[in-house]
Amino acid sequence: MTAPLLVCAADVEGRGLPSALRLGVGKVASAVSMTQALIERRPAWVLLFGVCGAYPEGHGPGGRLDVGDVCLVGEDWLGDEGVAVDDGFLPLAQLGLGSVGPFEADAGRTAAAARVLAVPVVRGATVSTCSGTDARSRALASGTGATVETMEGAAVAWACRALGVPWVQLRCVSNRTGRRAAGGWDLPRAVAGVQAALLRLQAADWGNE
Ligand SMILES: O=C(O)c1cccc(C(=O)CC[C@H]2O[C@@H](n3cnc4c(=O)[nH]cnc43)[C@H](O)[C@@H]2O)c1
Repeated sequence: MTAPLLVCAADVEGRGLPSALRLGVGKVASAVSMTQALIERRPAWVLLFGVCGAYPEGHGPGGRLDVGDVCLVGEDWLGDEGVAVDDGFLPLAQLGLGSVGPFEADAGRTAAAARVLAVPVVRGATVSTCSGTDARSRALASGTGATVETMEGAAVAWACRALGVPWVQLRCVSNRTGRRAAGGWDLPRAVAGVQAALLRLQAADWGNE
């Protein structure tokens, strides 16, 4: 039996779960904390859980989740690393300056979790600036093909990949991206949703092979 190292970004996501490591919000905080934890604790695998934004229907190929929906992120991308230009955006990779993904989750554990929970496996985009306007949300969704947006997924994945540690990412939608007033924000519902999913996985003895 190998339990994962449970990690989340914001304190609110891990409320009531003292054993979950708080990495901090955003790419830099989460990558540094994750790397430090991987070196110090040597976990067999990592389970990142938390809330996320969902790109609305019509924004891109994967827009199909809404507030309260739970998902697994099967692959994550750095969505806003690059250069903003007059007619759009040049990703870092296109400039030959580094990888922006995909960062792939542990496929076996992800598929098994999706089966237990009966939820979809989706693509994630990780950003430094959340998509709080419709234009920004549309650009990110169509540029990445992602369904959900977070501020840590690909950063945590990068750290795990560098140290050869498998990872799984479980999220519950707290808001639709785009204009904030229309985002349907419900953080308490999303925190409750992701924690309930976590408990269901633990009860099903998922991932402990
Ligand atoms: O008050 C706000 O405007 C606000 C915007 C984004 C996130 C928050 C949080 O309190 C949660 C932080 C946590 O949630 C993830 N998250 C949630 N929604 C999004 C989103 O639309 N785009 C990117 N990340 C999102 C993120 O991973 C943060 O760690 C408050």
